[in-house]
Amino acid sequence: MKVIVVGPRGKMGKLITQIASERDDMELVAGVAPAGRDYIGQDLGQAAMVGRMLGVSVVDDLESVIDDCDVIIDFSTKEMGMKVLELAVAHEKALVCGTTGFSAEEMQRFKDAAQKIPMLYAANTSKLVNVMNRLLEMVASTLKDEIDIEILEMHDQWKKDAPSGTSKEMGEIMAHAMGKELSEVAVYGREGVSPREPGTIGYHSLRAGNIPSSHTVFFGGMGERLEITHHSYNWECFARGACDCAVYLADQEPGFYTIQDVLHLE
Ligand SMILES: NC(=O)C1=CN([C@@H]2O[C@H](COP(=O)(O)OP(=O)(O)OC[C@H]3O[C@@H](n4cnc5c(N)ncnc54)[C@H](O)[C@@H]3O)[C@@H](O)[C@H]2O)C=CC1
Ligand SMILES: O=C(O)C1=N[C@H](C(=O)O)C[C@H](O)C1
Repeated sequence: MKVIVVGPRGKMGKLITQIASERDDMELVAGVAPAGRDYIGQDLGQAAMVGRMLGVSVVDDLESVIDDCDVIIDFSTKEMGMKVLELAVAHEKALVCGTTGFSAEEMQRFKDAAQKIPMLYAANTSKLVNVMNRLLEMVASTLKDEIDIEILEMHDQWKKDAPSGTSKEMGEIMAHAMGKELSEVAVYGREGVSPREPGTIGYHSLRAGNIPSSHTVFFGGMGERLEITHHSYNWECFARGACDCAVYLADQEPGFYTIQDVLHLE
C-alpha cells in the first residue's frame, strides 16, 4: 500500500512517517510540505527526523506525486485539507483526513467526495478515545436530561482550533443519544451564566504548554458525579491509528468511512 504523507514535519506528520516506515504493509512514496520550506527536496526520512534515509523525497506539489500513491494521509491545516481533498477526488485516490477545525460546509465536501473515492475522516484516531465515545453514548442515552454534561478539553498552546474536533464529536454523539442536535444544546463557556441552563452540554477549552490532548466528560447527578477521561502522553496513539486507517482504506470501495469501521465498533 503506497502512501503520501502531507505535512511530514508536523507533530503528527513526523510520527506517521516514522510508524509507516516501520510497517511491512505500508510503503512511503513522498511527503508534501509547504512551498519555500528548506527541507523541500530532502529525503523524507531526514525531513521527518526519522533517523534514517527512506529513499523518497519531500515535494511542495502534491499533484506531481499523487499518481504514485494508493492513499494520502493528511494531518495539516484546514486550508491544505480542502486542496488535498480536491486533488484526491480529481485523481481518484483514497484519503485519510485527521485535520480538525472544518466548518459544517467543509465537512459536507468530504461526504460528497465519498461518492468518488474511499474517504475516511476521523477527528481522533486513538483507539481508546473511540472506545470512550461508546461509553459516553451509553451514559447519555441511559440518563438523558437527568444529568448535566460538561466537556473539558486540554491541548498545547499551538493548537489552531477550539473546541477540539474530538470534543465536537463527543458532544454530537451524546446529543444524538439524547435525541437532539449538538447545535440545540451546546454552550461554549459558562462564565457569567448562572444558574446552569438544564439540558445543555457545556464546552471548556484549556490551552497550555505542550499538553498533547486530554478530554474529560463530567456527568453531574444529584449527590454523585461520573468523570470519563482520556489522556494522551504524546501523539503516538493518533499516528498509529492514522496508519491503521490508511491500511484499512486501501482495500475499500468509494464511500465515507470512519474509525468506527476500522475498529469494528459499530
Ligand atoms: N485526528 C486525530 O487524531 C488528530 C488530529 N490532529 C489534527 O491534525 C492537524 C495537524 O496537527 P499537528 O500535527 O499537531 O500540527 P502541526 O502544526 O505540528 O503540523 C501541521 C503540518 O502541516 C503542514 N502544512 C501546512 N500547510 C501545508 C501545505 N500547504 N502543504 C503541505 N503541508 C502543510 C505544516 O508545514 C506542518 O508540518 C490539526 O488540525 C490537529 O487538530 C492532531 C492530532 C491527532
Ligand atoms: O491538535 C491536537 O493535538 C489534537 N487534535 C485533535 C482534536 O482536535 O480533537 C485530536 C487530539 O485531541 C489531538
